[in-house]
Amino acid sequence: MFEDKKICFIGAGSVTEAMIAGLAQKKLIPLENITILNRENQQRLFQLTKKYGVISSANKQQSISEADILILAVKPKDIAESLLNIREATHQKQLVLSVVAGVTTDYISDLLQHHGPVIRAMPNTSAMIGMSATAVAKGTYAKEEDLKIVISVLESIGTVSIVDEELLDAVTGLSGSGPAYFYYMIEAMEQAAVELGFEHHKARELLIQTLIGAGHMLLETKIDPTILREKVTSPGGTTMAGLKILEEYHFQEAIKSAIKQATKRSKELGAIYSEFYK
Ligand SMILES: NC(=O)C1=CN([C@@H]2O[C@H](COP(=O)(O)OP(=O)(O)OC[C@H]3O[C@@H](n4cnc5c(N)ncnc54)[C@H](O)[C@@H]3O)[C@@H](O)[C@H]2O)C=CC1
Ligand SMILES: O=C(O)[C@@H]1CCC=N1
Repeated sequence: MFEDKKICFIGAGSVTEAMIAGLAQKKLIPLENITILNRENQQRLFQLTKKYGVISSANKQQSISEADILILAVKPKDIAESLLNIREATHQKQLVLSVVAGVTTDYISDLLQHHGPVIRAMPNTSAMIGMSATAVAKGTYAKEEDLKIVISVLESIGTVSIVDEELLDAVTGLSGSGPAYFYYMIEAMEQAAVELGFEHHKARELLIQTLIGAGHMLLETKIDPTILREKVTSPGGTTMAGLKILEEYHFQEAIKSAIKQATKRSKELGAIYSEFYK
């Protein structure tokens, strides 16, 4: 389905690298069919072309107009400028996939000034190893076949869920930013382990497997996390003692507030940066 498709990434940062690494791993599309563009950081382009065998071209406009799929991967603050820079080279036969937090498909269509298919996706950096949790939503002018193409591309970097576009801000706060919450908790668990006398790498080994094991328990048993937690919590035992402290520190309230705040920030970013060119 993709051997003849050309993909052009607008933005060559973290999420672009994660997606390219996932696409390279799954060999879904010849890497020479992938072009990467950014604003001016030639060193970054050289690094990615050398590492993954993708292409960076001096003729940006040609790379953009020849692409079948354009992937917008700039920061929200840069979306207006990047769309205005590429507008002349785009055409409505192209499929535009945006991973830009908070920026709506209607805004993208407005700035590109055409009614070509625009689809939004919110992957996460686990795309780097083909384990992203990605959600997608199609815009007004995207058809089912456009969505199918995008889903096939994104399935090369992990799982894909279809959501309504208004839920994508919550997806960003939940699974887009989600890996960082787990990394943050692992950092604290490692610090506790070292303070308890562990060598750092030993603690890491145990914690990685604990995290993977918990994830697979949820995936494979389909049992609710509450039940799984209760199965760990022996009455009057160690887990109960630990959970009591987490309750005292309002751990669950903190997590819920973090996800809601990240969701709110996604909405804010969309609103702030979509106003510039209204
Ligand atoms: N980092 C992550 O885990 C995820 C990020 N995202 C979204 O992906 C987008 C990019 O995020 P990151 O990769 O983390 O940012 P980043 O800062 O690492 O990369 C952004 C890239 O865009 C380039 N850029 C800026 N203005 C440009 C322009 N006018 N034309 C072409 N390129 C331009 C920059 O040079 C840079 O290479 C953001 O909107 C973010 O919300 C989505 C999911 C996960
Ligand atoms: O932090 C951010 O804004 C981006 C979007 C989701 C993950 N990283």
